[in-house]
Amino acid sequence: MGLPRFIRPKGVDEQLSPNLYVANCGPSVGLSYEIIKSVFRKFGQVKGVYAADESGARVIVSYVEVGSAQAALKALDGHSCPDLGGRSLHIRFSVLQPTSEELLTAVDDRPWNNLSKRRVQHYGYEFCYETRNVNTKERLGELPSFVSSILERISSLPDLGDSASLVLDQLTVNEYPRGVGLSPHIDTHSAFEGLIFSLSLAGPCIMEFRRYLDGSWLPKTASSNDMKVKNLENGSNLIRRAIHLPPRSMLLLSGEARYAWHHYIPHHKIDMVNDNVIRRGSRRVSFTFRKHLNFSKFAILSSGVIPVNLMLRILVGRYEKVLANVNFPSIVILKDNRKFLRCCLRIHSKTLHSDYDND
Ligand SMILES: O=C(O)CCC(=O)C(=O)O
Ligand SMILES: [Fe+2]
Repeated sequence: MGLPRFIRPKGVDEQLSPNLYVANCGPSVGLSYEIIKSVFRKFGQVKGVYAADESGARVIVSYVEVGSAQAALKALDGHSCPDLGGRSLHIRFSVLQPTSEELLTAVDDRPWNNLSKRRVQHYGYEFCYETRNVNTKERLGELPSFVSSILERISSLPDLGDSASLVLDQLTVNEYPRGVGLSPHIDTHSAFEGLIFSLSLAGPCIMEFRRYLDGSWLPKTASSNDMKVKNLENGSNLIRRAIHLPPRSMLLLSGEARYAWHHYIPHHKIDMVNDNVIRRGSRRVSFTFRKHLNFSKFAILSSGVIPVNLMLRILVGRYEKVLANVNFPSIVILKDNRKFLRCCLRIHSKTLHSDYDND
């Protein structure tokens, strides 16, 4: 039996729902679905009790009426429950995890802003293309509830470590018509924190990455010199990598991939990947999640050792199966805050005139 498409919302205002996410409850803590149903039935008609995940200790209780869920939450959350052997339950309203089509419908129901070649929507904070920064003076509000399941999946990704608690607060939705790409850019260092997630929906694309070698922030080790020799493209001073982003894949940019590599989408209708023809769909819609950076906080945070985790990952399926895990060849440990800021500024200033220049 597949898991129900309900999750515990996170990072958004709690929403009323007829579905409850109930933790510390389930077969692995000795509570059968029948017992759970008999307890929750006291508050209204229960449509079903389902596993919330594979733990056996978290369930979804689905009511017919929102009012029943409200009453059950009020009565049972955080209180020791005699009918459940004195166990205390942790209960939240749960939301339905939308399908790709539902996510697309949700954005299509909202107003788009037209750029010259594509359309965008911004949530949390407006992203200004002139300054390539967020307008932090004006908060647009919480991220919309239809992305709460994506935020939940992101925070439960393995290997995020401390970053799992990162509260992503800015979302840009991009709609690219068939064949339209995106100019090379590095997302402004001073605008966003170090993890950038981008979910691809509707059609696929090939995203390319390039890193300029002159003035690179990488230390000049023997291996980076070898890499230069191997990868230099016809006398140019850059190396390139391409990644296929299928629909429903999640791209995570962090470390070097986020700070030092330009990313862009070539303007093609057809891409070739190892002799395979990949046709772009009629459109690609991406959801890019970021956390706006409070620059003063950034300066303090970066005064210690900054381990730069060189990681670029694609997750596919319902954002969970690891398709590719590209570890860049070297790990950079930056110990000096000023040096770090200097190289940020240097990389940043290089991109000043190329970012979004076609938009
Ligand atoms: O469409 C994407 O996946 C990436 C969008 C992007 O790079 C950006 O908005 O900065
Ligand atoms: Fe970007």
